[in-house]
Amino acid sequence: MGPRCPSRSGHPCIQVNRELFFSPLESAMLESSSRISWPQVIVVFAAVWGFNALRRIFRVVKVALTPSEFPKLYTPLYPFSFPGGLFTSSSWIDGRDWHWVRRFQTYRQNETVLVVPILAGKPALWSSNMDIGHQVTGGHRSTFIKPPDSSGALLAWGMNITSAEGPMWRKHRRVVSPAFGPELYKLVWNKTREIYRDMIEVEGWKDSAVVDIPVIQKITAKVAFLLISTCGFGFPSTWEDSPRTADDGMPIQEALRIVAETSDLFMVFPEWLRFLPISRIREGSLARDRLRVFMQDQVTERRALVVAGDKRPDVFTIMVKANEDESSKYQLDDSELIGNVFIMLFGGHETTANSLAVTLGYLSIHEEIQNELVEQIMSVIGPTRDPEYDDYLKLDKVLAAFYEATRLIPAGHALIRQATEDTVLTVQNPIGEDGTKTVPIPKGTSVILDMVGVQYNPRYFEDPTDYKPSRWYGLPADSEQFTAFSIGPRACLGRRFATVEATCFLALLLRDWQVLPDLRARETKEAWRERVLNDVHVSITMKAGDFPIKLARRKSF
Ligand code: HEM
Repeated sequence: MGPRCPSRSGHPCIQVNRELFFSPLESAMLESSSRISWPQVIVVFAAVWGFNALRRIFRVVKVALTPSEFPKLYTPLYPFSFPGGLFTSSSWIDGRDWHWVRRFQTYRQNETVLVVPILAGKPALWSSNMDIGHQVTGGHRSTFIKPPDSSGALLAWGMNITSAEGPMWRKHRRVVSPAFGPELYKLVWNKTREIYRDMIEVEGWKDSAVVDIPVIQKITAKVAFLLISTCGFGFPSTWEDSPRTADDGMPIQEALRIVAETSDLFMVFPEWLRFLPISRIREGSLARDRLRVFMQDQVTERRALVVAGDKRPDVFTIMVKANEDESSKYQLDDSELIGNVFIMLFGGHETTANSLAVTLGYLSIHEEIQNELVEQIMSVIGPTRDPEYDDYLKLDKVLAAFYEATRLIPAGHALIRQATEDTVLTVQNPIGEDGTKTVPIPKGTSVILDMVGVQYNPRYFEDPTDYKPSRWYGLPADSEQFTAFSIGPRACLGRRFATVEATCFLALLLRDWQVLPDLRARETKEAWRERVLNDVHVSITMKAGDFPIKLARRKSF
C-alpha cells in the first residue's frame, strides 16, 4: 500500500511521473498536487478523455460542415494508422485492406474521396485518379512529400532512397541509381536462368510429368530472394538451403533469408519485441544481429575490392563504387550504404514474389493466354536454346502477363503523400466530361494515391476486372502507361530488375510446363478465381493468400 494521501480523503497515494505519462495539458491539470489519490486520478483521466472526445467531436463536426469538392466517407478508425491498421475490413469497420475490399464502391461517385475517421486518425484524401497521382508524386518541384512517418519502419538499417526526401533523396539517388543499368539486368537474367535450372534439379521435377506445388508463394519467394541475394547483395546463393555451420552458427545467406521472412514482423512492431519469448522473433533478432556485424565488414571489404579494380555488377558493389567516385559532399556514410542495400530486400522481395505468384495464378485459369505466350516463347527462343538478355524485349507478351497480374493485385498498393504548404490540385471532371477544376489543399493534407483504385478505374481500363495481358502487348519498355510501379522521379527503381527476372522465369517455366489451377471437386475456373485470387491480404505490400498450383509437362512443342 502506498503512502497516505496528504489530503483529508485518507486514500492511499501513488507517485506520478508526469513527463512520462501526461501531455503538457494533462500535467497542467495535475499542477496543484504531486501526490494524488486513485479517485482523483480517475477523475483527471475522465476529464482528459472527455476533453479529447469533445475536441474530436468538434473536429469531425467541423469537417462535416465544411463544404468539400470531394464526397466524404465517414469511418470509425483511419484504416492506415493505429488502431485501424490492426483490423481487416468488415461490415462495421474499414481496416488496412479497405481499399481492396471496397474497390467497387469507393469511387463510384467521384474518383477522389475525403476519408473522415470518427474515433482515431486524421482525414485524408484518397484518389484513384492518375492525373492527381502525377501532381502528388511530382519530384522535387512538387509541394508534396512522402511524410516521414509513412516510411519510418524502413529506417531500421539506415537512411535510404525510399525514406529520404528533397536534397537528401537526390544524394541517395546519385549513388544508388548507377547500379541499376544493363550490366545488372544481364546478371539478373543469367542468374534467373541458373536458379530455374537449380530449382528443377533440387526439387526433383526433372523427370516428373506432373508436379503439385502446395504453395506457389514459397517457390516464387525463394526465386525472388535468391535474385536479391545474388544480384543485389552479391552473396552467392543456391536453391539448396545453406547448411548450418559446425558450431550451429547462422550462415549469412540463412540470416538474410530469415530477415527477409520476418521483415513484416519487425516493420510493424517495435524493436522491444525482440525480447518476447517467441521463437520466430528470437530467430529474426539473431539474424538481424548477425547481418548487422557482417554488413559493416562487407562495406570495408567491398571498398577495398572496388579500389583494387573489381568489376562485379551486383547492386551493393556498384553502389560502393559510385559512392567512392562521389565528392565527399555527396558521399553516403556506411549506415546509409547498408540502408540502401536492405531497401532492395524490403521493397523488392515480397513485391516481386507475390506478383510472380499471382501471374501464375491468373495464367493457370487462362489456357488460351498461356498458349499465346508459349507461341511467342517458341518463336523467340525456340524449344531448347537458353534465353539471353537480348530476348527480353522480344518477349513482350510474357512481360504483359506479369504486368496484368501486377495491375490486378498491385503489390505497391498505396502511395502516401502530404502537402508541405497550402497548394492546389487540378482535378479532372468526372469521366465523360471534359475540363478540370482547381481545388485548394491546405498544408499538411494527406493525399493517398490508391493503386487499387487506379488499376480498377474505368477511365483507364475497359473491363478493369478482366485478366487481359493483351492490353500491354507491344508497350515500349518501362512505359509510364503502366502505373503499378508508380510514375515520375520517385517511381520504382527496381522495375526492370523485377520485370527482367519475371520475364526470364516465366519464359523458362511456360516453355516446359502447362500451369493448371488446383480445382476443388466441381469447381469452375471462375469460382477458383473468386476463391483464390480474391483472397487478398494487406500488410506492407498487397498479396494474394497462399494457394497451390499444378504443373503438367508440355508433351510436344
Ligand atoms: C513487382 C515488383 C515491384 C513493385 C510492384 C514495386 C512497386 C513500387 C512502387 C509502387 C514504388 C513507389 C513507392 C512510393 O512512391 O511510395 C516503388 C519504389 C521503389 N522500389 Fe519498387 N516495386 C517492385 C520491385 C522492386 C525491386 C525488385 C526493387 C529493387 C531491387 C525495388 C526498389 C524500389 C526502390 C529503391 C524504390 C524507391 C524509389 C525512390 O523513392 O526513389 N522495387 N516500388
